[in-house]
Amino acid sequence: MEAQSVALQGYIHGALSSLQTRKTDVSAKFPKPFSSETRCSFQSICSSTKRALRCRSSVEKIEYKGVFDTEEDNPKSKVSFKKLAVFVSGGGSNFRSIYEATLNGSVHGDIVALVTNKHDCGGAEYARGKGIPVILFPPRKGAEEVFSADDLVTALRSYKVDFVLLAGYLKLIPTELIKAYQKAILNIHPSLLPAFGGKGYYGMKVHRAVIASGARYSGPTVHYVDEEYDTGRILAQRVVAVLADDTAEKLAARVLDEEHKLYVEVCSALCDERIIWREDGVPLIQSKHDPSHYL
Ligand SMILES: Nc1nc2c(c(=O)[nH]1)N[C@@H](CN(C=O)c1ccc(C(=O)N[C@@H](CCC(=O)O)C(=O)O)cc1)CN2
Ligand SMILES: NCC(=O)N[C@@H]1O[C@H](COP(=O)([O-])[O-])[C@@H](O)[C@H]1O
Repeated sequence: MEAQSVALQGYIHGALSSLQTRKTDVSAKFPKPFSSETRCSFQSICSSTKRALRCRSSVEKIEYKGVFDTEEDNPKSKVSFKKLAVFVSGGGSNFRSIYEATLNGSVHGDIVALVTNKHDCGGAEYARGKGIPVILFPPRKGAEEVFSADDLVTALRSYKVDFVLLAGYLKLIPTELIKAYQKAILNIHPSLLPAFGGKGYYGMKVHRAVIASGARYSGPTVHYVDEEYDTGRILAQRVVAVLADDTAEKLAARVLDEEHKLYVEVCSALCDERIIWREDGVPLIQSKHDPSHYL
C-alpha cells in the first residue's frame, strides 16, 4: 500500500479548497479526499411550501436542516448522496453540465475527482478552478513513476467513488477498473449505438460518418462500459434529426445540446437509484414522477 501511495504522488493535480477561501496545490502529494474539509454549498431548494438549506460535508452524507411539509419532501428519506468521478480528454462541456447539476440539486451527487489523459485540457482546467482533484491517467509516456490501472482503482476507492462517468474520454478503460466498478461506469457517445461506434469513432469522426452515410437520424447514447469500445448495455438515447443540408459541425452542436440534457437526466436517475435491470439484462430508467413508467 505504501508503494502505491508513493506511486500516486505526482499524478494528482488539483487544488483542495475550503469554502473557496484557501487553495492548496496538492500536485506533489496524494491529497486526503477532503478528510477534514467541509464544502458547504448553501443552496436553497424550493419545495412546495418550505425552503430547505443544505450543508453537506464532502465526506459525510448530506445533513438536511430545515422543515418539510411531508416525509416525501424530506430528502433525508431519499437514498444517500453519491460520489462521482468524471473522465475527460477535451473541453469537458458534459462534465461541466453534470457539475452544475450537482450544484443546482438536479443530480444528488458530488463530483469528487476528475480523471484525464490530457493534463492541460479544458475539462482539467475547469476542475482545478473548482477545487476538484485531477488525476492523470494514463500518465504521460516516459513518465518517471508508474501509475497503473490498479493505482487508479486505489485512488478512486480512496475518494469513495460510487460511479464513474466517461465524458469525451478517448482512452480504453482497463479491465481492472471495469472489474472494480461493475455496472457503475457509464459513457456518453454521440451517435445512436450500435451505429457509428467502436474504435476510431470519436468526436467529429462520428458526425462525419453519420452525414456521409445518409442516415436521417442521429443522437446521443448513454451506455454501460465493458471491455470493448461502445459495446456495453445501452441505457438511454435521444433522437436528433439529420437535415439535408447539415454539416458535421452543425449536427455535432445539436447532438451535444441533447447530450448535456440526457447525461444529467441519466446521472440524476443513477444517483437516485432509479436504474432497474430487466430480466434479459437491459437496464431501464424509472421515471422520477411515476415509478411504473420507464424513460
Ligand atoms: N473499455 C472501454 N473504454 C472506453 C469506452 C468503452 O465503451 N469501453 N468508451 C470510450 C469512449 N469512446 C466512445 O464513446 C471512444 C473513445 C475513443 C475511441 C478511439 O478509437 N480511440 C483511439 C485513440 C484516440 C486518441 O488517443 O486520441 C484509439 O483507441 O485508437 C473510440 C471510442 C472511452 N473508453
Ligand atoms: N466516442 C467518444 C466520443 O466521441 N465522445 C464525445 O466527445 C465529446 C466530448 O465533448 P465534451 O468534452 O464537451 O463533453 C462529446 O460529444 C461526446 O459524446
